[in-house]
Amino acid sequence: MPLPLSSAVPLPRKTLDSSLSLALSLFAGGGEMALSVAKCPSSSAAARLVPDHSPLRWSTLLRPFPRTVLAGSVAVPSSKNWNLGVACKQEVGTVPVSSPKEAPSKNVEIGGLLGLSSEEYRDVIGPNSSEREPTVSITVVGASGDLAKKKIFPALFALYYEDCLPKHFTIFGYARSKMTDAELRTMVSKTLTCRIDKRENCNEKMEQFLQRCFYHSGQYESEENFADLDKELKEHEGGRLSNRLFYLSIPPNIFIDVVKSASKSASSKNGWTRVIVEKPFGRDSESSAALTRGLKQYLDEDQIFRIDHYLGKELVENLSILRFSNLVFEPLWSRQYIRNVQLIFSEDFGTEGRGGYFDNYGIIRDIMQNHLLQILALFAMETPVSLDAEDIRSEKVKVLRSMKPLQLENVVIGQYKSHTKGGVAYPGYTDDKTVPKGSLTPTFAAAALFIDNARWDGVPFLMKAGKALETRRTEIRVQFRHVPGNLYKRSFGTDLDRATNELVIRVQPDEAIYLKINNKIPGLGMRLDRSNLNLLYASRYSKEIPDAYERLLLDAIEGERRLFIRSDELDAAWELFTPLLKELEEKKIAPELYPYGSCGPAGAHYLAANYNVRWGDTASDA
Ligand SMILES: NC(=O)C1=CN([C@@H]2O[C@H](COP(=O)(O)OP(=O)(O)OC[C@H]3O[C@@H](n4cnc5c(N)ncnc54)[C@H](OP(=O)(O)O)[C@@H]3O)[C@@H](O)[C@H]2O)C=CC1
Ligand SMILES: O=C1O[C@H](COP(=O)(O)O)[C@@H](O)[C@H](O)[C@H]1O
Repeated sequence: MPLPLSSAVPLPRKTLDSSLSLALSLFAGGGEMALSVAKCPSSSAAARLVPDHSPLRWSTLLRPFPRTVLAGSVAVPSSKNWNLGVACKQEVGTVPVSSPKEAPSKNVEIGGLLGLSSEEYRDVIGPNSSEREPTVSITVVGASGDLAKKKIFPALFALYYEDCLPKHFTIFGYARSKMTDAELRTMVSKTLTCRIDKRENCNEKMEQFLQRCFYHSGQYESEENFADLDKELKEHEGGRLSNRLFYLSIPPNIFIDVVKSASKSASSKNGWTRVIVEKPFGRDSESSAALTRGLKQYLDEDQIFRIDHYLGKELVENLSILRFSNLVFEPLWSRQYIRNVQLIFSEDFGTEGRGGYFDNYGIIRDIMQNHLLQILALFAMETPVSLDAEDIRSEKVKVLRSMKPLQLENVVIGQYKSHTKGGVAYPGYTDDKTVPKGSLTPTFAAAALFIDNARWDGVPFLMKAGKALETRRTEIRVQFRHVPGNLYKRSFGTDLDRATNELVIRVQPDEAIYLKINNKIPGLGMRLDRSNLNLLYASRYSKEIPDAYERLLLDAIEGERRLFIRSDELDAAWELFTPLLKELEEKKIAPELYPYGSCGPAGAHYLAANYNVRWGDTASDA
């Protein structure tokens, strides 16, 4: 009988191994179990869980979610849905066991580790468990590309550096380009940084990491080439239990080819196989549904990890914590107190180098339909039943399905034009040789969206996203209503907007959460001032914030799906934007031109003004 969570018993380190067997046998009936003892001195995973962790502290993690850490203790979950969880620095082998919710993967042999009987669980964790220590092989498909170099390899290195990768892991780059292992290592080494500076042995760690990186050249549609990769993976896995993660860092038109070849020729025969799919997931409802159908020919939904890296950003992750763990916010989180919500993304550079890709998508598909809409869904969802991935994703889907259709009159589009500033000439969007002359693709868009439910009825959710703007920033701004019968309104003159509270969640750069409040200026008079209650991360926390890709890669390795997009979420997101995108294209709506480095088209201000709103980021005290 499962004991309640509160029955966690502190245990000395030496007893942990036997406790693992005990805990596992208690759970033989269910729950995806991945068990390990963690010592992840500075890992992002542990840091998320154990605020006061120390290098010498041993922790046993419990999840599926939350990643509860009971340092130096073994806790027995109160529900079969709880897992004994994965951790950084696997001192004891991780034993993944299938969950009743997670159907055996198509490519996993029956009788493989996924789907074992309870007797078999015990066999796995028996005295010779170290022989069954699993391996994780991570194949970066498209390893020669921009994203792989810029984000994926550096994130993998950071995880390695932080002792968050399992003991037995191998990284393979796969692409058509011809490269030796040494050449891959040289390429990768150029983009690795010791993110966590002021630490020693970074170069040593880098060298160790690079020795675990290999390269296999092959065609994307070739089952034979993937079979060769499979052989190489097996050599590295050395007969251990094999878990395989494929990261599709390639253009979307070859996703299905790769999934087909990889699933047929290189999927794990006795462990899990998971595939991280990069955006774009189609360009409208039809193409997205076709992509999903294509992927599902070869994979189960729970093997597909659709990445939206904004969900891996620290402050986006913190959104739910801010709201659901602070009594002061949740009661205010509705139309009753909130006047409007703004979701703002701006970049101070253009599409240079990615014009070919971008022109086929535009800013609405590139940023709004995914990153900003995901943030909106997280912001507006009802309290989920639990922190389990499915409970959270189900709440997000409800928000997306409750959204009113997007009207053309509630949308403004723009495109940047060349501009000379300080003697420097900045190119216009269509100056890029990879962009067709006369392209109408928007590089800027602003939209007013509405959620047709009891909580948010009538509250405008204003989105704004643009490239080649004045600043680089992403933020969520919550503007509250006026104080009824405000006693102090005279102190603010006619500009009552100055008297309203605003909560700003600055996702990047300079991560911060601040609340604009009214305050008396100290002194004998009665003068009011607007001031910020400011949680600036750099001042409050000494720890570096991990890159979103680190968090998401770690989650995919751990099988945590909470921050990945489920297919019904994706369908709902496309359902909202597809009619608008079609209308813009069919009517050939011309974008309003704005100078490179400006604050975007004036139309965005008129749009906000239609709802009696001012964009918070343009205020003098932004
Ligand atoms: N770069 C970024 O900042 C971001 C990228 N993404 C997405 O991530 C994925 C990868 O992006 P990125 O690295 O920029 O892409 P790249 O264009 O750099 O492509 C990655 C690799 O795929 C292969 N490739 C490129 N074009 C083709 C083609 N037409 N047919 C077959 N293979 C091709 C190339 O490898 P080889 O020739 O060696 O086989 C290339 O190195 C894409 O889906 C992109 O949309 C998402 C967010 C941000
Ligand atoms: O997905 C994308 O995101 C980047 C911005 O990501 P960030 O983490 O640097 O803010 C954007 O530049 C790119 O166009 C888009 O495809």
